[in-house]
Amino acid sequence: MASPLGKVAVITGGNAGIGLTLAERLLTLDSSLTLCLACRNMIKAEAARQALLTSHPSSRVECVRLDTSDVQSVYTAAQKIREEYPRVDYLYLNAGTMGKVSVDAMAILKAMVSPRAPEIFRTGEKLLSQKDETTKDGLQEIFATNVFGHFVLIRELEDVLCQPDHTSQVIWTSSQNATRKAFDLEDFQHSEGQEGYSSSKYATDMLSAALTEAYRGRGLVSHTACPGLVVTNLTKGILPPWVWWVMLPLLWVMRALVPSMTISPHNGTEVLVMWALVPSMTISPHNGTEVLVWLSRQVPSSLDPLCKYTSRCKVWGTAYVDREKLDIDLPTAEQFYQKLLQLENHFREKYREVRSEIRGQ
Ligand SMILES: NC(=O)C1=CN([C@@H]2O[C@H](COP(=O)(O)OP(=O)(O)OC[C@H]3O[C@@H](n4cnc5c(N)ncnc54)[C@H](OP(=O)(O)O)[C@@H]3O)[C@@H](O)[C@H]2O)C=CC1
Ligand SMILES: CC(C)CCC[C@@H](C)[C@H]1CC[C@H]2C3=CC[C@H]4[C@H](C)C(=O)CC[C@]4(C)[C@H]3CC[C@]12C
Repeated sequence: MASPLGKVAVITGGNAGIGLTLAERLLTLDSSLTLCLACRNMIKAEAARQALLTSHPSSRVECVRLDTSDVQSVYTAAQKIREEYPRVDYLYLNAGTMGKVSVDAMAILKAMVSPRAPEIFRTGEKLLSQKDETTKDGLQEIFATNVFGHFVLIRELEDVLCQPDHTSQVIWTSSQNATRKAFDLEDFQHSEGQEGYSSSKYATDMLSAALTEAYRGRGLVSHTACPGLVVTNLTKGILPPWVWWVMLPLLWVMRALVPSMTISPHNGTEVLVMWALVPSMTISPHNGTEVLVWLSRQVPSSLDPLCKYTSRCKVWGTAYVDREKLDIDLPTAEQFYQKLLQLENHFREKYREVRSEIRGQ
């Protein structure tokens, strides 16, 4: 059934950075698209809506309040979305936090002279550590914001996502900072370590694959994507603003050059890979969103749910899409999925009355 609204896209964290640029690009590609910005701060959301309407005056752009770190807020937002839209075609799970980040200056210096420099700067591996907090629901904030709130949102939106004869796409903004080593199934909220962000993004990748399995035949597919390193509020928060301005030319150079230090018999074969040294340094939100826009334009069945799709940049800055196999195993992803279902059930029980009231049941 074609919706009278045209296609509907919901973007969490659509008021800034990658989410806002994505909104702009999706409207440019399809002016009949109905866009819902699901944001925690309604003042920022309304400002983003106005900016989008200025450039796309005939478009339908709406805002819904959603704090992904707060389970009850997710219930309320989901109900608003269900009431407003008969179907959601694209659910972009983009809202994200890194918590309080600190940079390991020594690790950065070591990375600069390491033969693995491109890989380390591509992923940010071990260069950062994060301090997490606990939400009012008693969850680790990074996990709650990046993973669990989004999981609850999908569950609550099942009826508008799973429709007969139609495929809806769930698209996660993951990261190349996702690392298997940072994730522990027994501590999936990462309450012990200092790599909550890496852990949450690895969790995202596993969850994405498990969702596609769990919803097979029900009209919902999930894909995971990395925008590359983009200078947004999230990354600006890592270092003082002036440092970013000083660093920008350096990032461009790092994207473009092959340092002679990597050219040795040992890693000579790497050279071809490294030309455009760190192609994941997409830097601008426009380049970073390349993969997110691209995914919405593919036939879902042509995509591989066990791959992460990434935005990359050529030496001179043209964005393109690449993909890499996910470093996951499906049995573990399935176990993690079951754990999330249990946690979600716990909250359904805990907030049974509130949820029923919100859903008008
Ligand atoms: N920038 C980069 O280099 C990379 C970013 N990513 C991912 O891209 C996504 C977007 O980040 P980016 O655009 O860079 O950063 P921004 O900080 O610019 O945007 C993050 C968005 O998420 C929102 N958000 C944060 N916490 C919550 C919450 N609890 N509930 C609802 N919304 C929330 C923010 O809202 P508010 O404005 O109110 O803070 C903002 O809209 C994130 O998932 C990030 O992990 C992945 C790889 C690289
Ligand atoms: C220019 C250098 C000399 C100094 C830069 C140091 C670091 C602050 C940054 C170098 C690489 C950056 C990152 C890489 C991957 C990103 C990842 C994809 C993501 O999701 C979030 C941000 C990154 C971890 C990002 C953070 C800053 C760097 C570590």
